[in-house]
Amino acid sequence: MSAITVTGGPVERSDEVLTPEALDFLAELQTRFGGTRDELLAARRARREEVSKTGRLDFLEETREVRDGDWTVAEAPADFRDRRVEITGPTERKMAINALNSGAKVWLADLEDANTPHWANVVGGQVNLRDAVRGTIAFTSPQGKEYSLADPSNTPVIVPRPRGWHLDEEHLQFDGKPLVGALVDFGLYFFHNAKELLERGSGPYFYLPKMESHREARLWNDVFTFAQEHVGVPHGSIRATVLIETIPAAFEMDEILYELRDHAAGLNAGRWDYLFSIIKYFRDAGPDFTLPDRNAVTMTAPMMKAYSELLVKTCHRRGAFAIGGMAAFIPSKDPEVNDQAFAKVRADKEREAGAGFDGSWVAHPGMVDLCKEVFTGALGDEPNQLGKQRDDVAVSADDLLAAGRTPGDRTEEGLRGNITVGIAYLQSWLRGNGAVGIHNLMEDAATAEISRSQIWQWLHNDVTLTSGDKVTRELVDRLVDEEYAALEESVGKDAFADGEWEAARRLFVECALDPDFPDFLTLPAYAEVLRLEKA
Ligand SMILES: CC(=O)SCCNC(=O)CCNC(=O)[C@H](O)C(C)(C)COP(=O)(O)OP(=O)(O)OC[C@H]1O[C@@H](n2cnc3c(N)ncnc32)[C@H](O)[C@@H]1OP(=O)(O)O
Ligand SMILES: O=CC(=O)O
Ligand SMILES: [Mg+2]
Repeated sequence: MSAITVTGGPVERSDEVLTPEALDFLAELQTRFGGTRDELLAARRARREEVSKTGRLDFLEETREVRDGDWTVAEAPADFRDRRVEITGPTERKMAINALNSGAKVWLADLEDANTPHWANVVGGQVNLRDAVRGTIAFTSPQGKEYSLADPSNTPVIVPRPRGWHLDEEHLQFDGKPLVGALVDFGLYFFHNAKELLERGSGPYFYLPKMESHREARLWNDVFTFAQEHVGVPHGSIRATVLIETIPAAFEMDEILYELRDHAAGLNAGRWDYLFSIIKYFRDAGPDFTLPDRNAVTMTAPMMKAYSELLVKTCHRRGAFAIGGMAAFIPSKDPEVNDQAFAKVRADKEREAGAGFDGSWVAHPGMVDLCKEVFTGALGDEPNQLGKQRDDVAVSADDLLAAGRTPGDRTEEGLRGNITVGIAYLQSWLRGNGAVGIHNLMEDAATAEISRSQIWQWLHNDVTLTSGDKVTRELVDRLVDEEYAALEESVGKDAFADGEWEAARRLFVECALDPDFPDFLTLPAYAEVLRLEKA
């Protein structure tokens, strides 16, 4: 019997992943690393407090030697050198098969931004990943459509993304406390698949989200070192691509790669959480950081250009891959909207390929060929652009913090969009679906965070909209009423009554307006999921 208590309900085939040995491994991870995780979360809060007083972030003096030093990360394994197109998506069974059949080089199997950590998703995702690794995954839809792998010997490299450090897994209790969600997602996948993957000529590869410092990267590195030894696979088998998607992490790209150098595969420009992080970090720093409408902030804004080019420069200097981010446009049945979506994604991928990225993300199988074509044009006969050094790039702290130079307006339309998207996304999240198409854009936890934090920022920084209206609590409350009524109208009364709309609205208003800014939307939303489970 394991020392871990499983409090989650029954999930089909859970016995295959929640084995006593796997649970013992999770208990080991929690015992060794849970305390450091708690300390690092406290350090995040302290640093943000400090920044709110100084309004400033800078490159660290104490790690100058690492930035100036001459070192590289471990060479990429043979199956992981060509990453020109990576499809992202939840680990839901049908979507997993579609991703594996998509023709992409990599599947980012998402247990994070695109996933609600419902117990059924946490365990079901691991079951699906286990089958995906073994090439046996198959599915019959309720409509009777059969899904299986078109060519099990030629599928994308699988790269799961565990939860960020901030979320706990309440359904697994140890010593009277929940386990760290990230350790559960990592631990179960690693325990069941590391050896199998290595025998198949691949390896246990991961994306690591939402880190705020190189000390957090050091914790992951310690976890990896222990896990490899415990399970009996060579040191360095794990390869991690770190999302640079928080503003403090942008100042520690070298340091993060250095901490993980035996295990590092690259960095990814996670633009949506990055924007959220800039708003969150500088939410009370006044007009210099008050951004225009969410949809007006593109990758050509000075601060975004600086961040993405610094990422390419840093990666290639260290022999690590630079992977582009997500253009949120998805295919549409309306031909005109569809053409615009493809044109925008093409422009985004062309910018990335031209900047030297080695590949990029797409949100939908329909976009795989486009991304592949654009990057193939830039790569030529090479599998990547590691040889392309960006010595021409010189990025200062001021460049990274140039939020005030972002062109665009603050409009009522933008405010209404934030409200609609935020409420609609949260109601979907509460029901277990963490990725949705809304108004022809992919919405996930990161994009919803921007919506709610932007309202908070506008409200607390006395923003006046182009309409002449000042953003006040009264204005936001009125627009929430109107947008909520419009959502009910478009969804239909009966379907609306069956959803979690009231809870979504309550949560959204709390996260967007409460003076006490919740660090992550998903923290109160997860508490709501637990409450709904018990209801
Ligand atoms: C900020 C970030 O972190 S970005 C990364 C995290 N976000 C994501 O991964 C989002 C990924 N994308 C998605 O989840 C989806 O594309 C959505 C929810 C946006 C839209 O999905 P849908 O509404 O189902 O789109 P659509 O109806 O066009 O799908 C057509 C088919 O493609 C499949 N599909 C769509 N997107 C994906 C995907 N990313 N992976 C696998 N299959 C997919 C659908 O399942 C559907 O399959 P079917 O024909 O067998 O039923
Ligand atoms: O995870 C990616 C992002 O853009 O956020
Ligand atoms: Mg993200």
